Amino acid sequence: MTANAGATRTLDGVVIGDAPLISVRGLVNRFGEQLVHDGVDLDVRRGEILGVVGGSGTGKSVLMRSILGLRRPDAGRIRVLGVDAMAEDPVTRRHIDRNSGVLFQDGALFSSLTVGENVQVPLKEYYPDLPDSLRYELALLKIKLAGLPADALDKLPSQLSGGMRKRAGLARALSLDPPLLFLDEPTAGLDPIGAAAFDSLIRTLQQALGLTVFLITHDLDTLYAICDRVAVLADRKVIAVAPVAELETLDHPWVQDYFNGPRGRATRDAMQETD
Ligand SMILES: Nc1ncnc2c1ncn2[C@@H]1O[C@H](COP(=O)(O)OP(=O)(O)OP(=O)(O)O)[C@@H](O)[C@H]1O
Repeated sequence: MTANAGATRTLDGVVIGDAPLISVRGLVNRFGEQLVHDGVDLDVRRGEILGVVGGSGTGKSVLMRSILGLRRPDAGRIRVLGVDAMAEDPVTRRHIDRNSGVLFQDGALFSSLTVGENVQVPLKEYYPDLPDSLRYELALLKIKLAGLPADALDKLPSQLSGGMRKRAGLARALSLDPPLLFLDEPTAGLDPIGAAAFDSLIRTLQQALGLTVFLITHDLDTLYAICDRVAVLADRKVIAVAPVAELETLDHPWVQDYFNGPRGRATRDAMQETD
């Protein structure tokens, strides 16, 4: 790589350079009288898995929706993949949508379509001229990447277990080979073994595909196992962003309860035993 490779790095003709893939400044979100965010600042660096934690209702999902352009914030600036994410013109929207894979909490699969058809939805939208056979092969590849057997392709989401539905949602999120992946509580509802397997799948794919991952979670195991840094939402702001080992020492009541409560201690002890 040349010295100025970062400066000239582009994505679909947009100069990305070495800037964070997501940059949020002064974000404000309110619903009526309820102020959810009051000056949120956050950077997501290229190639990292950034975990986002915070108590229930602190606005993790609203933050993700704002970054994705699904909710217009009341104030602030957001840049995603080199463009102003608050711009509403179709070219900007397409740039972000085309390059962002999203796994929503419930998988958000179309229930009347097979898994294969679900994975093909974004391909049809962005590449309508692709021959059916190629689209089918690409869907099969993504399904295998997500750790599903090939015969899942022809099944309806209702015929899969919760864990397999998550993998199907992940396959769809990866269908366009996005550099940026958003995951909203990916291990929620999975048993501990299924959750650990899903964590390891995310880490493997992130490394193999060079993904940058924005990951909302309540799952302490996930934070310790795969997150490079963790952002804490509290008091309507991001109060800290750091590797999880540094956060444990932060003098904040929610952080102390979360990381140094019984579950936090148990997770840390288990991680140390496996080191
Ligand atoms: N469309 C909406 N209309 C009104 N209030 C909303 C809307 N969306 C979110 N909120 C409120 O914003 C706050 C933050 O919601 P959000 O879903 O982002 O929380 P969260 O941190 O993701 O919570 P959880 O961990 O429980 O999923 C909540 O109080 C929620 O009720």
